[in-house]
Amino acid sequence: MPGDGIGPEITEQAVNVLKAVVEGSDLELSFTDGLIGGAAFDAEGQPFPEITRQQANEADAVLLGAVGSPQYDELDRPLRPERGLLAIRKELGLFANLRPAMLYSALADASSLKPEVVSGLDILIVRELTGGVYFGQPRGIREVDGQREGFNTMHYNEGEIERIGRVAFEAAQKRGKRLCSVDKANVLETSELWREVMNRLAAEYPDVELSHMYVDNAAMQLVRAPKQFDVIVTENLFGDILSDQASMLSGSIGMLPSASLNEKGQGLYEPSHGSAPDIAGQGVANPMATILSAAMLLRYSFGRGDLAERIENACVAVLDQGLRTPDIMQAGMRQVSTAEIGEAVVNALGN
Ligand SMILES: NC(=O)c1ccc[n+]([C@@H]2O[C@H](COP(=O)([O-])OP(=O)(O)OC[C@H]3O[C@@H](n4cnc5c(N)ncnc54)[C@H](O)[C@@H]3O)[C@@H](O)[C@H]2O)c1
Ligand SMILES: CC(C)[C@H](C(=O)O)[C@@H](O)C(=O)O
Ligand SMILES: [Mg+2]
Repeated sequence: MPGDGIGPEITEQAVNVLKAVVEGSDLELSFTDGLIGGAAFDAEGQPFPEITRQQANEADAVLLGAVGSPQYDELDRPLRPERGLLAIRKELGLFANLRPAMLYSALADASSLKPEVVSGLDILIVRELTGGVYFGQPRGIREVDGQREGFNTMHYNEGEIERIGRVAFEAAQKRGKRLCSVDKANVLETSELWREVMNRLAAEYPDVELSHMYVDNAAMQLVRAPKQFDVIVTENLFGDILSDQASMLSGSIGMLPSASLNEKGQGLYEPSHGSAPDIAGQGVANPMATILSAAMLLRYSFGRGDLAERIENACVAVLDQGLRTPDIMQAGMRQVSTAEIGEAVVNALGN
């Protein structure tokens, strides 16, 4: 589902890479194109039409570009592209959003932070994706005392917290065994419960060291000393903000992939960034985040870590060759287009 803005440009490259890595392997994938976001609104009058809902439910995995464009910003909220994205996440029950922020050594100087602060960075943000203030009812704009007032509601029940907590503890077990739960327990009841449930779960994962941090401090620590983190688990809105912040540690938001998983093993894979209307159609968008999302698709939806690694290694090789889109351009490197990065990754797969 390419979506809007740079979506079609970057998904085209990721699909080419997927097809190339699958070709010659024992995995067979069949592809279907789907409409979502503004593209779906234009064609069907809805950002998440019924046909797309069916396609999503039938698929093992969805690869998505991005949604949104200023031309849709004046539509009624239920018709906006972003609602299409929220709807597919909710429809498939994709509660676990994994956003790994890695700094590839070739990009050590591309980060806006000093190389010694970020070199070797490898953190995983586990963001709760189907709850919190994004979905809470009641919500709306109403009139109170002669003024309009906007209101949203944040809820989390124990079950929602526990299932995302388990995903995070299990991820930490497979990595550096350190989990930092980020909340605002000094102010919010949802966070108070969140912290309580995380502490309760910790007893079941004695090999994982659990810590807690307030979200404002976490935002500061991510910039001050990001390597102190291994896995971060947090609620929907905090995770949205912290993952964009973490993306800059890896050089560019164009480098940060994501996987959104449900309890049945279905997944949606998309870059963490948006549709970048400011650069859409120019062939300059960085497709790496989407290509790396395709690698996550092979790992999580098809159990093919071997093929995922081939894509990841090919991305590293392309960076080592000095090829760069403008967002990660540095002196002495060669600036190339979105499509040239995609082609270079295909060539580096070593089929
Ligand atoms: N998952 C999604 O589909 C998603 C995520 C975030 C924002 N959005 C939507 O995207 C639209 C634009 O939002 P925004 O501008 O706040 O965020 P954005 O992530 O689209 O862009 C922010 C900045 O990062 C740059 N950028 C993003 N991806 C890039 C890439 N691959 N290569 C190079 N540069 C890249 C953009 O050019 C822009 O300057 C809005 O409609 C928003 O709702 C969608
Ligand atoms: C477009 C928007 C609904 C979305 C979110 O807030 O989840 C985006 O920012 C993201 O990070 O995937
Ligand atoms: Mg976001």
